[in-house]
Amino acid sequence: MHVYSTPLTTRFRGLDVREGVLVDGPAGWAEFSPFWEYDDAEAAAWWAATVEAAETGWPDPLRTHVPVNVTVPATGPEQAHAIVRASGGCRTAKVKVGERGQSIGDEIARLEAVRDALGPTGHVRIDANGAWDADTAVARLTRLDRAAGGLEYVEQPCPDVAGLAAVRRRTDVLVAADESIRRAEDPFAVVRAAAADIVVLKVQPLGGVRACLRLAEEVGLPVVVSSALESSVGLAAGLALAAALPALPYACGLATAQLLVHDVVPDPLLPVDGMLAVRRPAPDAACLDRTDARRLAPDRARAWIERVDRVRALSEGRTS
Ligand SMILES: O=C(O)CCC(=O)c1ccccc1C(=O)O
Ligand SMILES: [Mg+2]
Repeated sequence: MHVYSTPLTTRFRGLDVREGVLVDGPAGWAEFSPFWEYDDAEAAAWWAATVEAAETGWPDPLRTHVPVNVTVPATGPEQAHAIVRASGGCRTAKVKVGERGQSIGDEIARLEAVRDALGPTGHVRIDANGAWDADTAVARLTRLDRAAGGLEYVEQPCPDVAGLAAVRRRTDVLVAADESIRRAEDPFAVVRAAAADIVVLKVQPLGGVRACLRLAEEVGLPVVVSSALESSVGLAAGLALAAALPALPYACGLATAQLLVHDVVPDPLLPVDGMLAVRRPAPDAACLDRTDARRLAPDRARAWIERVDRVRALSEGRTS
């Protein structure tokens, strides 16, 4: 078991460092990296994804390449422009909005910069991570849609399913559900309430590639596969899901290796011409050493190992 730690190139969702655990099993390397706001019971789904990757592997791919979006954190406009230009040819950008302490003026400037960098034929989507109530969302979307030169969709404008449904009724912008799927007791509440046009699926919080394929089939809405800001070992599971879905009408949010200063593999999953080639890179000794949390932050490494022990015990029905 290896605990990795790497700085992020840009602060993202309040994080400056990404950490997680890598395990090597008969089917290949696997990642376990639940954010710390997930308790042990929630992290059990993340562990199921780890076990699948290490022990079983994934269904055969239906495609060799997956289109991806560049992910633009809540930065200033110059940096947003540079991130899109350095994205490896991504034709779709996902821009974070609703960041605490920022104004709609900051968001408009960021979206105008992203549109400028992409040109008129690119797609711009935004992710509010549930920051708004429905009235705020509807008012903001009019202005942000204009600043972006048209929004492809808005991801999780409100925290709750009722809010998503209201936004969907009251605007022409398509609505994607993320947290309302991945942190919900019942992901089908979104479908029953007609609260989304699109669902975002993340492999680790939803319990693995096969679990996501079943969910996609049952939900019956277009799917965007997105990362949980994993290393390239974890991203490979998302890529396997995107490659195995019967339909893939939108670019996926799997280009986040760009946000890591160090990756755990020598050949990270980075886009070329806006696409990730479907493959499963493996760590080497130099990359593992460079990211070794036991050396960089021994107390953090210990915390992760204890977390794995607890979550594994919970998953196997033991008490740790
Ligand atoms: O979808 C993307 O472009 C990148 C992934 C991403 O945004 C993300 C990464 C980690 C945790 C949450 C989220 C999110 O979609 O809200
Ligand atoms: Mg999201």
